[in-house]
Amino acid sequence: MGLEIRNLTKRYGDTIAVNDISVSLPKGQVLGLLGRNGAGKTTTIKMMLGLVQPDNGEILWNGKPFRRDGLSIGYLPEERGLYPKSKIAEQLRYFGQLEGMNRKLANERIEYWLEKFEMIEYKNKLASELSKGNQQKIQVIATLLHDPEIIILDEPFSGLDPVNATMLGTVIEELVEQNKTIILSSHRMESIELFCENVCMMKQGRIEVSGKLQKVKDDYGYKNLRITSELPLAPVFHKFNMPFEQNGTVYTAKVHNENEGMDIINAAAEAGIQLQNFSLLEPTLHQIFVERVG
Ligand SMILES: Nc1ncnc2c1ncn2[C@@H]1O[C@H](COP(=O)(O)OP(=O)(O)OP(=O)(O)O)[C@@H](O)[C@H]1O
Repeated sequence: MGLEIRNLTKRYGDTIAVNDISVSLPKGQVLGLLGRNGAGKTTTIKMMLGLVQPDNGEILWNGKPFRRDGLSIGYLPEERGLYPKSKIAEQLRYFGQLEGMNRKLANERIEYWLEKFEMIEYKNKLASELSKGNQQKIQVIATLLHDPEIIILDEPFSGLDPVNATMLGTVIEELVEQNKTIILSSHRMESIELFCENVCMMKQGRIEVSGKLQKVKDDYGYKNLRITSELPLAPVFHKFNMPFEQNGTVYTAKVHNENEGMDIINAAAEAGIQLQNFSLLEPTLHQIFVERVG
């Protein structure tokens, strides 16, 4: 049970923004939606929210049509959507009431979230008086205020400094622990790696890679061999015709498996090169992204 996107397609004139994509996301899990600018992520999200009508395909939640009015959804759009001349608490209360919250509950939740995001002193300020990052935090609060079951976050870290990004990261972690179903669209690969059990990489409207993050990494076919050596290692890599990168005393190369890595280590030992350390690391999502959709 959960989200099921089937053969979804959207055209704008000659542009196929979303081209026959199918994705499923079990309830209570997190999906990282990735892709370069213009890949079709926002269009996909907008079709889920009923803001854009698909030309083809369907979106289901627990086997029934995914309808915004019948479900509790929190949506953080990429673009800002606050009323510049309205006080923060007032507009948050308004957003909460739109989602069916009574005034008392809305006030309690507003206090809770403003405290959590260290924003309580901005309660009676106008949105236009807030910095870009602080406006973003208010929008995140507006998204989460009614405790939605499904949360869609389009570039949530946009405009946040590292401290605020960490603060939001902690909140997302808590939402994951609460088994919320989350779609996180972001260009920040490290955030996707941190929070998302499932990933979907889009390229020109199509799905290029999708599935469990761990499986995507396992299927990539390479691991990263990282060696620290005071002595030059280039001759060893050359012996195996293996491309490598050198950054000071740190050498990295892509190997297919552990044995291939050990061949390099053994060859270095045979050449009398004492290594400071070596490790075999999983590919990063960034690496997979650059190769597959970059
Ligand atoms: N309303 C529209 N009218 C015409 N073309 C559109 C419209 N909305 C999106 N497109 C086009 O559809 C394609 C997908 O756009 P979309 O905004 O979904 O990409 P995205 O992956 O969200 O990109 P970004 O990372 O830049 O937000 C792009 O080629 C875009 O120009």
